Amino acid sequence: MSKKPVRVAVTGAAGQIGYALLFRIASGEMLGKDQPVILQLLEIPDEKAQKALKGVMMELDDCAFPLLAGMEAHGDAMTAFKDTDYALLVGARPRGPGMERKDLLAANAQIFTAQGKALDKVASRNVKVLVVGNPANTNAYIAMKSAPSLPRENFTAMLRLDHNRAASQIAAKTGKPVSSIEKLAVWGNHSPTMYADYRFATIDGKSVKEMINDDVWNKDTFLPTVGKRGAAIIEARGLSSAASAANAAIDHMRDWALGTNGKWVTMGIPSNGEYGIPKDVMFGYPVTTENGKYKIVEGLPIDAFSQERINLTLKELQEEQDGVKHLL
Ligand SMILES: NC(=O)C1=CN([C@@H]2O[C@H](COP(=O)(O)OP(=O)(O)OC[C@H]3O[C@@H](n4cnc5c(N)ncnc54)[C@H](O)[C@@H]3O)[C@@H](O)[C@H]2O)C=CC1
Ligand SMILES: O=C([O-])CC(=O)C(=O)O
Repeated sequence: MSKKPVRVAVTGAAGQIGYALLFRIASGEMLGKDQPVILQLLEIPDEKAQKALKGVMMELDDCAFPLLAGMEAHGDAMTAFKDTDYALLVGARPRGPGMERKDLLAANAQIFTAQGKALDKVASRNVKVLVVGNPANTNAYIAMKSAPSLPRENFTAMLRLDHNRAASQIAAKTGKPVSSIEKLAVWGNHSPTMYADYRFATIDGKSVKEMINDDVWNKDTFLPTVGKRGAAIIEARGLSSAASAANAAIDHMRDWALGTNGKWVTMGIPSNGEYGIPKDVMFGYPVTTENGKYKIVEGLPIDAFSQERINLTLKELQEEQDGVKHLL
């Protein structure tokens, strides 16, 4: 018997990430090739944006996706999020050259207050929320705090692009396939302070740290390359990453919904105090997922270098949080 369709809300649906994301959701890459979806698409209530959204929907129609069970265009979060089971909050201003993601806080923060409130009122009580719009961790924190009647753990931020970038750099360095890398973690903020940590990573059961055996490469090449990859893409493309961001969003939601079979992935999630991170800070952690729930990988030893990096990214997140206090 075919499955009942689920509702997937996507904001910023006519933007560049939206364009790389919607077709993959509709083709079943996010929730499975047997899961029909109804897309509830939100754009700003502006003639040009709504017209562009209509164009994207025409193209979705033209794909004749068997799993696309319905599609709606919205200009208001209160209707776009009605009964939604999944919400991908992408719509926000992207950064340009020379900006840090936290420079977007003032421009984007109120979007997430309003959208958090709307989710609180009208979304499914089990809604799974992924915040992509930058600064992603703090925007997810704002949305969570603006939705007091929804469980905190329903709100997540996207660190998966950092995780995938780290995996790809390690694959290149070791000459091994990216799919063979296990137990990679990215701690903290989606910003250059994030700490991509391969101390526990393995390839075919062997320690990646021992295979690489180069702390200078870790500190001076690997971490800056992963941390500044977003800026490098902006510099090269003139626009911020879109297809790789959409791909990471698909990976994040798919793994959350369908499980990782014990494999570690990175998600930005509200802390419950794990690894000394204060409660509610939206922090990148290594997790495994099962039955639609994530679980932090606990008990990992944190050495002095790692603690220093974790403290740095935590400090930045707390400063961002302080900067939006007045909105909450
Ligand atoms: N977390 C991550 O790893 C990544 C995050 N991003 C962030 O994702 C966001 C979107 O990036 P792009 O798609 O490239 O930008 P874009 O400018 O191409 O598209 C954004 C779209 O959002 C719409 N929008 C703005 N405010 C909205 C609102 N309140 N409700 C609904 N829609 C709204 C705009 O009209 C526009 O169509 C940016 O903040 C960017 O920095 C980008 C790459 C990676
Ligand atoms: O760097 C940006 O502004 C876009 C982004 O978040 C990324 O590519 O990681």
